[in-house]
Amino acid sequence: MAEEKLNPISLDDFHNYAYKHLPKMIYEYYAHGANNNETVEQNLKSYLKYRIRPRVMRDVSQIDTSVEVFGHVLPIPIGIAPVAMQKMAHISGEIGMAKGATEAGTLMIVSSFSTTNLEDIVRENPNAFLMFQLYVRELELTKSMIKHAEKNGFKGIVLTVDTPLVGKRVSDKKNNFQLPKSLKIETLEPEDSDSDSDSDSDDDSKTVISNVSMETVQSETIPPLKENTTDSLSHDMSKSLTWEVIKKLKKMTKLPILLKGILTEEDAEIALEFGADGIIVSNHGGRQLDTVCTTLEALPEIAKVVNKRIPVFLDGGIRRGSDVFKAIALGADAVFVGRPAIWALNAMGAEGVKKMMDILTEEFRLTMALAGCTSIDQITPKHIQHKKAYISSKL
Ligand SMILES: Cc1cc2nc3c(=O)[nH]c(=O)nc-3n(C[C@H](O)[C@H](O)[C@H](O)COP(=O)(O)O)c2cc1C
Ligand SMILES: CC(C)CC(=O)C(=O)O
Repeated sequence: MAEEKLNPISLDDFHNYAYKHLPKMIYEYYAHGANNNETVEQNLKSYLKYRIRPRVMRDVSQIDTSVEVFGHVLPIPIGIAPVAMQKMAHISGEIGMAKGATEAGTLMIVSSFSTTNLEDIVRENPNAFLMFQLYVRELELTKSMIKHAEKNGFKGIVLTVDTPLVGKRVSDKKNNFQLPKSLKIETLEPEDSDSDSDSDSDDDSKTVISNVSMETVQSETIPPLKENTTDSLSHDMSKSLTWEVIKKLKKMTKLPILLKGILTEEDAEIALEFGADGIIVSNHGGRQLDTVCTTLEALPEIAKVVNKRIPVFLDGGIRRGSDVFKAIALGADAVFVGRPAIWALNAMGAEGVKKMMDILTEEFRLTMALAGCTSIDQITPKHIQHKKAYISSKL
């Protein structure tokens, strides 16, 4: 019997579809986090700890949900977070994801564990607004990946700073997670590029990145495993990353460098000192250190210390338009979604990604209207309140 076409009303519908249709090993790789998934759950729950304080009688017949991100006007303050290995979710993989994002008019951050090469993503999506997520590896490979992204018209480098080691992914270990043999990480092979002849690099950066000389990296390197487990795929990522790396990356590229994985005001301050161009408040969707603060909890102190000097974004647990509203009220310039985009891609390919963005946008627009806001800059901390403020001590 032919299966009924999915008619999604909320983001949960895509998730339910993926839960039913993806093989367990793949579903749990995408859905689960580190240890016992406490942070995965708390990321979602933290939005429910805030109540909206709506303002009324404000003529909400025209609502403008647009926002400017690094000189690009996006119709919505919602982009797609980097998620590894998207061809496991849908045959169109990163090409389909970029198509859905582009049709929604928004930005996609491509993971450095992409199962599609950058040329193909861009050829199929010439108008896409793309950034490249970077895990630092040895110098030449890192440089080559950045040059490759630049050459393909990527508009920013998103340096992930929360993964010197991969978190303890219990389900992946139980399921013996492997990237299926038919798929390959397409972003990891250095081009036969001209990157080694760069004249803008100093002597130090020719041999050293993140405090580790290339020789050290090579001698430290565990021999590549045959299996495509997350541990083997990530074995050459730098474990010795420090803030100095930002200076080195800035010598390699003029693209804006965003730091993804900041959770404290102290680190936000250092990020500014080292010249970061943007911050993504993220706990990696609960996949790294379990029981860290949720991203919504971390946001206010970071937004306060940054004080609008650079854009502050957030990801983690965004599933409804009201979640987007709350993150913006607490200081985010825009937000990113990870898993919802994967579930949508799995259910309906590029069309699903566009549909998911449309649903989230419509929910967000409705929340703005019912809260009395007609543009993003009208959403302020006064529009939300922690629920504790409403609950009397007798309850
Ligand atoms: C399956 C999966 C793979 C991910 N891969 C990457 C990655 O390659 N690089 C990265 O910086 N973050 C990665 N992330 C983290 C996301 O970019 C993002 O921080 C997180 O998914 C946001 O939470 P959400 O899924 O609740 O929206 C991944 C997340 C998931 C769920
Ligand atoms: C291969 C992994 C390190 C990719 C990743 O960032 C993740 O699964 O969260």
